[in-house]
Amino acid sequence: MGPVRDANPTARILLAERQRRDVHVVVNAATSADGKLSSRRREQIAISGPEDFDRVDRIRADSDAVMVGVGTVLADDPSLTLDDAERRERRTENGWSPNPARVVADSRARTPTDARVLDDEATTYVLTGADAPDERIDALRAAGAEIVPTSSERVDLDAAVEQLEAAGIDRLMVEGGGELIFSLFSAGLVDELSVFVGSTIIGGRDAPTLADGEGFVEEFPALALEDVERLDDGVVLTWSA
Ligand SMILES: NC(=O)c1ccc[n+]([C@@H]2O[C@H](COP(=O)([O-])OP(=O)(O)OC[C@H]3O[C@@H](n4cnc5c(N)ncnc54)[C@H](O)[C@@H]3O)[C@@H](O)[C@H]2O)c1
Ligand SMILES: Nc1nc(=O)c(N)c(NC[C@H](O)[C@H](O)[C@H](O)COP(=O)(O)O)[nH]1
Repeated sequence: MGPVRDANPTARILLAERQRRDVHVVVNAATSADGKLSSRRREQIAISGPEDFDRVDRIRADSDAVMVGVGTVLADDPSLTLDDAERRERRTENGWSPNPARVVADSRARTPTDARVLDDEATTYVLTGADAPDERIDALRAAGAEIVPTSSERVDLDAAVEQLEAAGIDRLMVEGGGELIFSLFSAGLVDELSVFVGSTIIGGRDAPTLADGEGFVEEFPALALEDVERLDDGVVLTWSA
């Protein structure tokens, strides 16, 4: 335990939470210079470039699963699979699935059945909350999703991560968005944060930021800066949590 953690009681609580889990959680995102993930219209903006997308692909390749919130599925319809065929091959040679599994935090099971995360390229876990309608759950199961139910209104992330761990997921990459990232920090589940900060201003008080949710008000998770790297037209900052 480092000196920053010793000095911060919240961080001590977070650390205690995290030690119960062996899953290593890596959060990765790209923000504008003013900390936004996308525009206020929630439309994807080209914040980074090819070098950063390759870095993202590399982290995906090293992960057992890649997670997003349903807000990101609805806004971006991401595939969350590997672009680089050699990385898929290398995973197969190591006895892994060609693509990491995909995980969607989706309290009310709103993921569209034709979403790209439900194609046949990888196993997809949809984490649901207590109020998810049965017919939506049935529809998602029929579309191939593995449902991971939790018993709170929003997905109970701690309980869900425990179930993912039981399914063999040891290294979990999280690609956003801001609501999910805040909740993961709030639950003390984040081990590492990497952010590409690009050379553009998006602005807008309603544009999603790296960590949205309700926000911390008194005690704040402390991070330790581990690395700074120039990439594309920006910089990648890596912290441990
Ligand atoms: N630049 C980037 O790196 C990047 C990455 C991902 C997403 N984005 C952008 O972020 C936006 C989407 O972010 P967002 O914050 O609206 O959505 P999000 O992806 O964080 O999803 C939030 C939703 O997840 C569900 N959820 C279930 N359990 C939850 C929990 N415990 N805590 C929080 N959410 C929970 C809820 O339905 C909630 O509305 C889009 O505009 C997308 O383009 C950008
Ligand atoms: N690294 C990065 N640079 C950006 O400039 C940008 N806008 C994103 N945004 C993340 C995005 O919101 C998606 O969730 C996934 O990057 C899409 O993933 P796919 O390629 O479809 O698998 N990510």
